[in-house]
Amino acid sequence: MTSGGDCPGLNAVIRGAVLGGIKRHGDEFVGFRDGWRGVKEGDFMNLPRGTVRGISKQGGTILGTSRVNPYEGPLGGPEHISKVLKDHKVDALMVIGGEGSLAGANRLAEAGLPIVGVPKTIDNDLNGTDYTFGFDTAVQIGTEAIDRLRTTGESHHRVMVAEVMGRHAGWIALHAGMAAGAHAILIPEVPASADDVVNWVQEAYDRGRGPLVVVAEGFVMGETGEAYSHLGLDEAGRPRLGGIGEVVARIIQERTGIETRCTTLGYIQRGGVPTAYDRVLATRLGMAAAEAAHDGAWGEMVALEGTNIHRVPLSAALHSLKTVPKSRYEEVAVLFG
Ligand SMILES: Nc1ncnc2c1ncn2[C@@H]1O[C@H](COP(=O)(O)OP(=O)(O)O)[C@@H](O)[C@H]1O
Ligand SMILES: O=P(O)(O)OC[C@H]1O[C@](O)(COP(=O)(O)O)[C@@H](O)[C@@H]1O
Ligand SMILES: [Mg+2]
Repeated sequence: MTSGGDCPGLNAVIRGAVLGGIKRHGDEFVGFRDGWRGVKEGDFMNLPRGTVRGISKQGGTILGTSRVNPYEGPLGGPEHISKVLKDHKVDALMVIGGEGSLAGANRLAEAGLPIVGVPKTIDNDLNGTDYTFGFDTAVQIGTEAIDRLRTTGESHHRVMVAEVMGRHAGWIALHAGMAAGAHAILIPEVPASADDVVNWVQEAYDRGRGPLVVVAEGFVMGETGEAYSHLGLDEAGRPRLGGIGEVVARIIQERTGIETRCTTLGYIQRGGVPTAYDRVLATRLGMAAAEAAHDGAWGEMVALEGTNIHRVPLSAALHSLKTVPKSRYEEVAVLFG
């Protein structure tokens, strides 16, 4: 099953697991639809070899995804889910998800269910693994988009603000911003004041540049406060983020008098074909997860360490998020302005 926000590479994981399991062990696979919803309701599709043909280059997930909670409602909880698995003769459940989905997976595994995990998030903020698939694609798309904003910004002598994803962690902003040569990068982990931003912008403008600011959606202006949200709640009850870029752009224009435009990249970052790097990483994780199931490594997830795939307890990904260390921010901040 795939669960949580989609990201490029999910299909490559599915293909890696199915092909690896069939070729090495003659396994049979089914895919639960729409994350925990399909597991709770016993809604699945058969996954013979032909169903995964050519899908590693496809974005999204052929299984669908959701942010449904495995513990909520009359169909939630280990007893019912265990019954669904037994009724359909499922020997192992592979959960491909982020910190939320894997938290559910961990609780179910602790209750005795045969579950292995595959870490997934576009934000690259999961601990226990060096990188998550989908992140490289998001950075690639972000960089290309920001490069394009750059040429129009320079032509009009405008400030361009690019808002990218990143609820708790600024990895996409940091990497895409660095790659595109941003004059300021604003991330959730490091507070920056309006004065800081205005100074960086003015400095670049005074050198004759079209200043470029990259901001992660979870950035908080000033020392305290909540991430900016005006879109209500998502299906899991979290504030939907997005819009801080416009706020930053307005402040820059008001304070500097320089015409400022904002572009929010949004779901463009999450859709479409995965990069070759993400396809390879995802395929390897899928194959390794099938092996983990054969070894009965319940409650563990496959992970990238250096260039190797190995296994760690699911709990390694759950105690805290992998946020951008201050040193990584300070390293690039030297180039701001
Ligand atoms: N501790 C938990 N136990 C059970 N389910 C959880 C837990 N935390 C989150 N979830 C469920 O997992 C879903 C997916 O998590 P979310 O953070 O939305 O995506 P991701 O798996 O990508 O991190 C949440 O919407 C919620 O329903
Ligand atoms: O609008 P959606 O689909 O709920 O997703 C928005 C969120 O999903 C993310 O892309 C990734 O979140 P998860 O990895 O936890 O699913 C965040 O950057 C963003 O805040
Ligand atoms: Mg999450």
